[in-house]
Amino acid sequence: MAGSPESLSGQDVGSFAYLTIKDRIPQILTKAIDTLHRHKSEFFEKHGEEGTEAEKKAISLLSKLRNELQTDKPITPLVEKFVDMDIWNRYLEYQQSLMNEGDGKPRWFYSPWLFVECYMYRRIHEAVMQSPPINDFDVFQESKEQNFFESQDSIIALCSYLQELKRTVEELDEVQLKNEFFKFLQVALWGNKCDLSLSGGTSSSQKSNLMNSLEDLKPLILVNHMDHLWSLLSKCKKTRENAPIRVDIVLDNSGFELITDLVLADFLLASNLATKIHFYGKTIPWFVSDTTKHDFNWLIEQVKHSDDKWMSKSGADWEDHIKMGRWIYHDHIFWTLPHEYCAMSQVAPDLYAELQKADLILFKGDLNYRKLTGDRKWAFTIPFHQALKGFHPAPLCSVRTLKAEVQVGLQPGQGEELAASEPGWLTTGKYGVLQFDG
Ligand SMILES: O=P(O)(O)OC[C@H]1O[C@](O)(CO)[C@@H](O)[C@@H]1O
Ligand SMILES: [Mn+2]
Repeated sequence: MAGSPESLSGQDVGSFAYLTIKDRIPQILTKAIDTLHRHKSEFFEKHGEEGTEAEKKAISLLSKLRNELQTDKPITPLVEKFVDMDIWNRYLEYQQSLMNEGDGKPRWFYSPWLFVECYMYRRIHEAVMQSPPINDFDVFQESKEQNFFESQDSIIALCSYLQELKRTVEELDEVQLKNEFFKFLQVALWGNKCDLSLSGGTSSSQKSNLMNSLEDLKPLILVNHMDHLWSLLSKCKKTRENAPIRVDIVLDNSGFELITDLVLADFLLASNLATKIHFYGKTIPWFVSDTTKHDFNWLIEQVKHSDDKWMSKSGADWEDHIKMGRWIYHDHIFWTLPHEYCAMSQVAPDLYAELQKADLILFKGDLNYRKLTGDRKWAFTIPFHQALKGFHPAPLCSVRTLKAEVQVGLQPGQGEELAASEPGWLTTGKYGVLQFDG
């Protein structure tokens, strides 16, 4: 689009995009193949010989995919009928129309990184779909569950904090309430460190009590707009009387990060800073650890059945929020398309209209940030509003730790200073932003 900088891409040898396509993505594919292999006997027990054949088929399709990627073959259209197949194939044609080099076909190391990385996860899904009767198998489920179990102590600490606070929340004055709001926001931010695609699918759980680390982590928040969020929601609370206040959360990773989001969502209701929370998850397994509807329900069920009394109380409360319609979970295929969010009003007008009903939208995680900003080579000082290119369904805030080479809205010199002292500042997940566009 005119006026926008180039997309990040694997063309830039040595860039994070290049290294992801070269190393991380093949590693993730290899792990998915291993996972299928390890479940061989389970498939046989469930489906007999047909299960074994399906496992072999899925593995061969994934091996073929890995080979296409590693030899930088042209990106081919999807073949298995699914709700989004036509949209994907049209997008492929659009990418092809942008090509003016080589054989004119989009390729792994040439096309925009955002596109090829999304395509890879969509092809994993296609490989599984093409292998009935194991076509509903989530190759990442095990790692998501492992992340949850390995973070047990931190989850107990958060749930205990939440439950203690809920008992006295009515007695808090404005300043105290604001401080608690800030704590839960920061917990949800640092929860985003725990994604499994950056680590190539190996465990990345939370071992310590995050609440105790917030002060030490604060200097690592490069853009901190928590005050804007407080002003917005506390004003709604004061002026709305009995009308609903709606916060939408576009979820990212399951496991520990999802716990931090649910704890924040529960606090928002308990403090009357919101009366309804809408969650958005992924329709298909995505970027290893992203939350699907199954993950969302599974996690709440696990929390509810915990032996820890505060954890199980939290799980029961969360189930009640869902039953009573205070928490609403939405699925939409748009979240697993490769489009930048500025295209949402055209590609998914129904979703855009839904988001417009929110008083505030929180976008969790790095991939959402890449899609908000189009995953482009913006200068660090370009205003966030400009990088959104007209995407503004409602006031929104990105809650993200930095894991890709795109960052906007910094102070002059801030990016350069960080780059000089810490070369990996954009990609290690050490730094974070709570970046608002009102
Ligand atoms: O779960 P998050 O925060 O969206 O992070 C996923 C990030 O990890 C990566 O897959 C690392 O390769 C990035 O492409 C992506 O932005
Ligand atoms: Mn993710």
